[in-house]
Amino acid sequence: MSVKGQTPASHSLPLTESNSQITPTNHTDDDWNMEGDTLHEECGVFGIYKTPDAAALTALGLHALQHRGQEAAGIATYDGEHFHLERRFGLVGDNFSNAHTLERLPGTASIGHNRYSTAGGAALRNIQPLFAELEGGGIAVAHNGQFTNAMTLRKSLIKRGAIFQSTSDSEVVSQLIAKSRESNIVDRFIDAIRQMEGGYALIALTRKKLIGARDPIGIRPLVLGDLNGSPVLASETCALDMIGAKFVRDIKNGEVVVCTDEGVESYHPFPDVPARLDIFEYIYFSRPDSVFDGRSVYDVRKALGRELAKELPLDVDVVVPVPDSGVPAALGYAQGVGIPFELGIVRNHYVGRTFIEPTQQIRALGVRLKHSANRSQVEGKRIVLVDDSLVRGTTSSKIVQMMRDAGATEVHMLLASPPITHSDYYGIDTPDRANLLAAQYDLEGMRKYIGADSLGFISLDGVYRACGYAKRNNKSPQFTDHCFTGDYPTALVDIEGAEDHRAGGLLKE
Ligand SMILES: O=P(O)(O)OC[C@H]1O[C@H](OP(=O)(O)OP(=O)(O)O)[C@H](O)[C@@H]1O
Ligand SMILES: NC(=O)CC[C@H](N)C(=O)O
Ligand SMILES: [Mg+2]
Repeated sequence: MSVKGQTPASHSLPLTESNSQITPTNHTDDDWNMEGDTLHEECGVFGIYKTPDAAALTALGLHALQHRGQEAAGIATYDGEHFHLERRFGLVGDNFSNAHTLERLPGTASIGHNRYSTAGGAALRNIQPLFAELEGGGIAVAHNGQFTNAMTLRKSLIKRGAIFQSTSDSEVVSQLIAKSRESNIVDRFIDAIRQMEGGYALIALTRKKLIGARDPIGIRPLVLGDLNGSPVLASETCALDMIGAKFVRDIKNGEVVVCTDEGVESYHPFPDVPARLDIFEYIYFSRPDSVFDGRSVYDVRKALGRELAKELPLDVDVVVPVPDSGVPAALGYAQGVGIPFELGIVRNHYVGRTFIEPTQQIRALGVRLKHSANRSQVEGKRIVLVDDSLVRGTTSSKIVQMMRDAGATEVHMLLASPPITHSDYYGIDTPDRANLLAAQYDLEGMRKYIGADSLGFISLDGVYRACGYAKRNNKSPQFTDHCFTGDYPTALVDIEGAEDHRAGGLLKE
């Protein structure tokens, strides 16, 4: 068994990182991010089993999941004899839309990945899918999420002679599968994920199987679809819609599904505990047309706006959304308070994510490159800006000033999520706690920082109400909401030794 079609660039991997540990990706050091270090995407995964044009369908699925990670993308296929692997920096459309690349990915089974690195850096060798040759044949693995004990396991595997090809936390899975003493690939896979802590949606491709798995409490999402009898796995339902596949069901928390020529089998290797999807999938990350657990992301976002309207109705002239992700909440708010909704900010969609080595002068332009005031809608008016979340306060402070410069007489700011006081360790790239505005200031301090006339956040129970619950069940929360509460649902093994996160202390990162 061999892997064909490694990208030419992969022969010159930058072998500059430490091989002994996985460091959290520091995007502000590697590349300057124009939008500031806000919340960032968190990877998308896609897989399809036994269909013509598997790679092209995977490219389309990844294109639909592009919002989950724009740093890099990759596709692995199996053609009955060989695995093929193409991995590239950049967008799916720029790299996987041409016939030449797709011809290098023959086969009827395929998996793919959109990456926004959270661990191990933005190096070429960390782009997924990751491929490994095992005793029983090759395996390609794609991972959305982050393992909170990857560094600990990696160190012990290296001590025992394992040779890692990447510095990604995700590689630990294939290393553990390789080391497992179980006899078949499914048992080996299950043996491996039983040793992992953290959040994950995993998709793996072997010679005869497409395997999907969700972490024990379902922090990261994964759905099952069907395209003319071929099973499809994807991070979000929007990827199924993209290729015309039927939605079958959400993969359950802690479930492993195995797609073979015989059909789809389901395994439940973990204790049966209630699911806790990351509430941020609804608030910000997922595409509004996606649906999880029967709830449309768009509907939840609008409901968040309506809850906000009940909790904090303001007497203003216009409700202005902060595009893109703040739009549905602003619409819900406007409908809730009965005040006109106007697009007082226009977003430029052609702004690249990052600039390489920008000058300080360009850096200072910041958000203005992305957002512009629509003066005719704000001049002489009392406005309320509605956004989904406030992280560092970069976006809010610039937009508040932009609205004043455009002639708004009052500028209020409302957020459709509670203050973010804690970092994420499950696949979302959040700034260090020291850079989270709400971890540094109280409400009045934050208001002053962003320069608004007033500032308000939806309550935590308001978020749960928007999702159809009476309130948060504090004994068994319906979602993981650790960014707002510090209630991390798994052990944070790699950062033990830092202050206890459950006490809400400042973590050393
Ligand atoms: O407080 P900050 O650090 O500025 O971060 C908060 C902003 O970041 C996100 O938007 P982003 O611009 O990343 O993406 P979007 O265009 O999808 O809303 C979020 O929707 C807020 O607008
Ligand atoms: N954002 C993610 O889900 C990233 C997956 C994995 N931790 C990586 O850094 O590649
Ligand atoms: Mg935004």
